[in-house]
Amino acid sequence: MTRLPEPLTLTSPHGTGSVLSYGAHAVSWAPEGHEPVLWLSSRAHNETGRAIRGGVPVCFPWFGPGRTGDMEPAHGFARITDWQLTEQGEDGEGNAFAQFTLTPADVAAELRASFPHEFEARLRMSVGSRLRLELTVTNTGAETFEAEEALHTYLHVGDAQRVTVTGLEGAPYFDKVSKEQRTQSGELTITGETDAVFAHRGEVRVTDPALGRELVISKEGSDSTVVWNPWADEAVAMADFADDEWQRMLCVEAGNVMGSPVRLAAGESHTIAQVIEVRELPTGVA
Ligand SMILES: O=P(O)(O)OC[C@H]1O[C@@H](O)[C@H](O)[C@@H](O)[C@@H]1O
Repeated sequence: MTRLPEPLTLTSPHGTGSVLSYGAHAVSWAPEGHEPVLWLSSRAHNETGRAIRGGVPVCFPWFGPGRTGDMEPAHGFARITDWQLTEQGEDGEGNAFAQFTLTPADVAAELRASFPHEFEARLRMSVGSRLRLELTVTNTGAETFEAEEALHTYLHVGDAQRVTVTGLEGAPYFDKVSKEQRTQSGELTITGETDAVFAHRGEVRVTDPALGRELVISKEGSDSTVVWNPWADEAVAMADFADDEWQRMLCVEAGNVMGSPVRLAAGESHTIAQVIEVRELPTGVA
């Protein structure tokens, strides 16, 4: 294992972020004048071969243990593989961006064996007053394949027990904690270990009175929204989480996972994107 290098900094007049070629992993982002929007564990691993706890891991070509339930490494090999930096610059609208590419040639042979398909994955991170993350997967082989994918965004919140998540009302979801299929009734609050995969296409808002702001999370090309907070016991059990840090994070992930993988015929591409904006809450809401 080797220590990870410093991330690449993306600076625009409206916001600043950073990203590692390892995993094409967005590590930080904050719009000008705001607190960090992405959460990074104080105990995050910082070496090759291990996943980084925080920022935005890219899960691909499977999610969690995959649809067979026994795939390793968890969440696929993309987040523990070095991607190629293929483009970097300013987009003409005041945003700084970086683009990374992953092909099977970049992936260790023992990890590739579980996904023996030809593909190209491209991750573009664009930083300004908004954060845009875009993952495009192309089938560069001759046979159709299915893959799961997710932008596993860790949001920094002031107090997870006081946030409300709106936009998921009425959505069917698989509760990974109770292993039951349910339907979301009303807004979502975090009152215990939360690990839910929603069949959901729209926008989600995370209202965070402790930080006096709302995070507006929109997405494209995504049929699944995953919400995760490990709560106290699970966080204590994880070496890369400080015991009380679960109170200041919430994952809201844009994906195509479980029953909704991406299916690509030879030559086809698919793009999934997640966009985050920060809005101040009117004073008095906290
Ligand atoms: O510890 P990992 O592999 O980064 O995964 C963290 C969590 O990621 C979430 O997306 C999953 O739904 C959870 O089940 C999982 O625990």
